[in-house]
Amino acid sequence: MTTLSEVYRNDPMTDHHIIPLDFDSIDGVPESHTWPPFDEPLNKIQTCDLPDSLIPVIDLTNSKAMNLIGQACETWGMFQVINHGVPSDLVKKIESESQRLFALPTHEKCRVLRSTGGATGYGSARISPFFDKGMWHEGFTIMGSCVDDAKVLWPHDFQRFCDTMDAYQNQMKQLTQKLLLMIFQTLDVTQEEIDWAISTHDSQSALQLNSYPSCPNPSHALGLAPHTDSLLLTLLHQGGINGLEFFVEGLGWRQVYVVDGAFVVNIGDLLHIFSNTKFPIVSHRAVVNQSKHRISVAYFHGPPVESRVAPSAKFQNPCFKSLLVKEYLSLKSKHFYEALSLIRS
Ligand SMILES: C=C1C[C@]23C[C@H]1CC[C@H]2[C@@]12CCC[C@@](C)(C(=O)O1)[C@H]2[C@@H]3C(=O)O
Ligand SMILES: O=C(O)CCC(=O)C(=O)O
Ligand SMILES: [Fe+2]
Repeated sequence: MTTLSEVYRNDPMTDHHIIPLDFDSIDGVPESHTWPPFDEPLNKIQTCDLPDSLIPVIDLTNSKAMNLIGQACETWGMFQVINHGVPSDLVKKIESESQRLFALPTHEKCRVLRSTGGATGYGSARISPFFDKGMWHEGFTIMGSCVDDAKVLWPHDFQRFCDTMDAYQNQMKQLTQKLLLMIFQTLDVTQEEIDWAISTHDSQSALQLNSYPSCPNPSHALGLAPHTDSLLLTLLHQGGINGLEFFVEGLGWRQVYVVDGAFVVNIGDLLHIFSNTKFPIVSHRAVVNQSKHRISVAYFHGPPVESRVAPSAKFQNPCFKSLLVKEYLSLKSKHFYEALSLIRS
């Protein structure tokens, strides 16, 4: 079985795109990380007409949850879920373990720096090479077990970190399966296609801990530059502090407001392809904050990397060519935003 890490090994990055800013010693935003000023999100100017948050918040215990999810996927490609069954003490634990990791001094975090051909460990986001400016961000990527890195960071006390990451990934996997099943039922696709997306043994996932330290000049810095997530579905815990924004044609950048205990769910490229564009792809970014250090946790789920991705057989006029999942991920690593248009048929 080929793994996600093996796929990313074929598209190495250079060191300067991997090493984050040294947030321990910095006291201003350097030129290399100064972005042109951002437009105020429209929702801060507009006082009427538009609801506070466009993204629906869906209660999973609601009997209409499936339909609401289907609608949200078609309209926004994004929604929030509450009453999802993930224990809140586990969410608290992942917050505190992530804080413990990012609170380590820079030189200690750099002991687990992602290697140039690597996919896991400490470092800047993979999308860094596609932007002229650096991001006000440091990340830690986990694929499966994180025990090797945790042993380097905390030789005598690594278990607590690993147990939390494992338990959280398990919960995310279960919730993703539940959500994908509902989404696929609204699409009315075959059992074989459902198995492709949800099958447990070869499916691939990653956990990304994101840290956005408080920033002296937030209007000229960006936490995470605009991107779409590559796999099928992403579940994000915002960590109680606003920062996630998504782009709406004609409206500009809008905030995804923090809803206590909710996960933000968004469609990734592979589900956009499978839905034959019925589910729009959501470009999103993370902005930073002058007073608070924000930590978010994203879980990405995808099908086996050796399987093929294509629009569901139910669509008469597929708008994408069929290709291997690993081929798509490699196109994305090389061409980023253009990857989807390169496979248009
Ligand atoms: C399984 C994944 C999903 C990855 C790549 C790989 C590991 C890390 C993920 C992220 C996390 C941060 C944003 C993103 C855009 C990035 O730069 O790295 C994500 C990317 C993707 O969705 O493409
Ligand atoms: O931190 C956030 O709000 C966004 C994170 C994100 O988009 C990602 O990890 O892919
Ligand atoms: Fe993302």
